[in-house]
Amino acid sequence: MLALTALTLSHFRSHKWAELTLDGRPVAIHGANGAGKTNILEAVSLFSPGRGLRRAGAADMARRTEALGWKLTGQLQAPNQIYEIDTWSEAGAARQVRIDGKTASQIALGKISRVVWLIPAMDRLWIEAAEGRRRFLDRIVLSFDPTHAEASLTYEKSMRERNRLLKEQVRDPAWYRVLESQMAEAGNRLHQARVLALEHLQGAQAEAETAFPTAELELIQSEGTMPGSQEDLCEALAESRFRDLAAGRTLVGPHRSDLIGTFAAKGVPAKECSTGEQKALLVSLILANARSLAQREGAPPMLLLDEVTAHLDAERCAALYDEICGLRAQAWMTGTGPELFSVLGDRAQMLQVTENDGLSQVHQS
Ligand SMILES: Nc1ncnc2c1ncn2[C@@H]1O[C@H](COP(=O)(O)OP(=O)(O)OP(=O)(O)O)[C@@H](O)[C@H]1O
Repeated sequence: MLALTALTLSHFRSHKWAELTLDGRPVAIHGANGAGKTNILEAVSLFSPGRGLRRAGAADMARRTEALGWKLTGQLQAPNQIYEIDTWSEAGAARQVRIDGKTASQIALGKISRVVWLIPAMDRLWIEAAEGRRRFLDRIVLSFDPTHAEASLTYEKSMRERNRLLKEQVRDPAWYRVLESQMAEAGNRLHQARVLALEHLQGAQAEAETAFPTAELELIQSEGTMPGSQEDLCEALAESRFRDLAAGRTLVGPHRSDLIGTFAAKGVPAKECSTGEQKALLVSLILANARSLAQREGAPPMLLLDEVTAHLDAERCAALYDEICGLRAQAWMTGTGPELFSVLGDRAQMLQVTENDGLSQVHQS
């Protein structure tokens, strides 16, 4: 099992102080619009590397009226161990992590705690820009391989530097060689990790009996090509220099990849499917991710499913709940009313969130 068994939010968004005791079952959170439900999911998302599910800056997460900083404390039940985790930000500074009382990196956090999410902003994921699909895939990759964050950071840092040279119209190849070889090394690792994650997802989808449609997945570059090795990428970068100088930015590399999804049974591209079908394809991938991790790591990731029932029909909602419970995944789900979760019965832990004068309160039942 991978689950938070205790969670405390202090001065985090609309929650001045909230203390939750959890028993490992899925968590169904209900409350009116603006009550503070997604804020709880965002807090849980920070028990993994990165900026959390809203991709917000640390300063924005502090309770507005006080703005002194925020702190989250969690007890994480992992397959073989229990961890005490603190993460916080003081006066807008970068967020810190402590595991069992010792300062830790976000990558170390990713090695013990895996979190994957689906939020309403992703409902149009198949239709909108490729960046969202890359981010979705990278979050899944991160759950399989926490060191992906490091490759991603190295790649972006070198690319920023290269883009600066391009903008300044620096033409001497000597300035580019080291940066391009760094980009090729990290970029190839990034690409290979994505390819591997897709294989895991496809495998987990093929093996499972599920009410969710299978998504056929393909990773392509914006121009339909993808260098197959570090050397290929290095060469492609060197070859692209002339064009990149004209564009003032790097035009080849994994930062331009795209994830193409197809509704396998119908042979229809995901972007041409109905809204509910598009959502079902995303849920299918999240479940495949959970199944695959459960097999290889002994536990599925924690799943954050914000307003997950939106666009799903009653049959698919029931099937989703059954799969989550079958996997023994700690899924954190939100909805405006308790009736959305009634078919779960006592298979889930119910929380109600209320809001009064900008202050959220959590009630456990
Ligand atoms: N830094 C902050 N300080 C105080 N309040 C904040 C902060 N950031 C966001 N909020 C407020 O938190 C409230 C709850 O937001 P949240 O997104 O959790 O609501 P929700 O319960 O998920 O609502 P909905 O059902 O509409 O999605 C919002 O009114 C928002 O303005």
